[in-house]
Amino acid sequence: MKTEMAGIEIRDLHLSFGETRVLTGINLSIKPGEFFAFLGPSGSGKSTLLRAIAGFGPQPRGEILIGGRDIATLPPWKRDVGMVFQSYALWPHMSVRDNVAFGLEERKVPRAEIRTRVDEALALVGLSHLADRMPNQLSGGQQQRIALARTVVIEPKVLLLDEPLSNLDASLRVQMRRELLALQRKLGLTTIFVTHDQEEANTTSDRMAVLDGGVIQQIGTPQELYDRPVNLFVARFLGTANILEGRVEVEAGAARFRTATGDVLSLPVEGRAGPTSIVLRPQNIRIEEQAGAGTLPGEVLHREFLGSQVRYLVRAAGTEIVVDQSHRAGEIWLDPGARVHLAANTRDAVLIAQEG
Ligand SMILES: Nc1ncnc2c1ncn2[C@@H]1O[C@H](COP(=O)(O)OP(=O)(O)OP(=O)(O)O)[C@@H](O)[C@H]1O
Repeated sequence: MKTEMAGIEIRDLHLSFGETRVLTGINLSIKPGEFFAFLGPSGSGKSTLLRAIAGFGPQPRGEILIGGRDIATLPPWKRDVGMVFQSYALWPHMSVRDNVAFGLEERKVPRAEIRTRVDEALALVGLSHLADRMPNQLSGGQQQRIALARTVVIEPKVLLLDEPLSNLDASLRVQMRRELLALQRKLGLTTIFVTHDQEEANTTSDRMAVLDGGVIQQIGTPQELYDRPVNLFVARFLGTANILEGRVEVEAGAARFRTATGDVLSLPVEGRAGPTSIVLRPQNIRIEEQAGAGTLPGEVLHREFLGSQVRYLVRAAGTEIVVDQSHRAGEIWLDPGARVHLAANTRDAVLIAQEG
């Protein structure tokens, strides 16, 4: 199967449904061959943005370039994009083979070539042996693979996936996302994957854009977004974040963070003085039995054994803090009610200046 790698550029895109503004000032550059995710909560606009690239929905303002060509005003079938929907949308009255062949027949591809390309696409998703089945004789995972085969067979320049795994059960979802990534790598097809599931985005994508309220909050690799969120929304959306409110104080070149309750954490780098939030991941906090310099006094509220880790909920600095300790065999756990001291690894903390 041929694939042509094409990048995607979106410039200053705005979109409204009537009076309702849904996407604002979207700027995005996706590299040829990249696996890119749109991640965000329900209603954040990720499907609308994907559909705008495919040519569905209201006409947006702004530019959409695929392989350098502005396609924003072209009808969907002239955009060289293939889209897979959450619902698969297979034709129920057609065999697997006919479903996969449909797009090629519509494009008036010669019969012999259709046969070869359908065989190739079915082999690619490992379902050659089911070519003569009807869709209702297939499992959910198999239907999803057929939906993929049907899309890649038309040799699009860009593959658009709208929550393609959300109808599958949890273990199949994990298996299918690996298959999806392997297929994408094999074809080298520029791919956008819409999901509200951060684990799905983290495990598949090279980079992602986090959306909220129709605005891109941050773009980066999963690790960049987790380690260096630019705002509290991204910090909370990716993984568990403990957020303490307070102020950065700088004195004689040394910076420290004073929480709203008056507790003090020393900071390794010079922060900008002023009202600030500090983001601490659960693994960046240690539980100590003794008070030390810059520890926060607290009380264990709750404990969960997660296998490789023990997760504690500790009341400290006027809030509830999640702390993950790696578990070693035979270790003695702390019970709810235990008095403890929290030592924060502020080297890995993120400071987010409060606006206003
Ligand atoms: N046809 C429509 N008419 C009016 N408003 C719409 C229409 N379709 C979507 N919206 C609104 O646009 C916003 C973004 O919707 P969109 O479906 O893109 O969000 P999403 O992030 O993909 O969410 P989900 O994960 O729930 O699909 C929502 O507020 C939604 O109510």
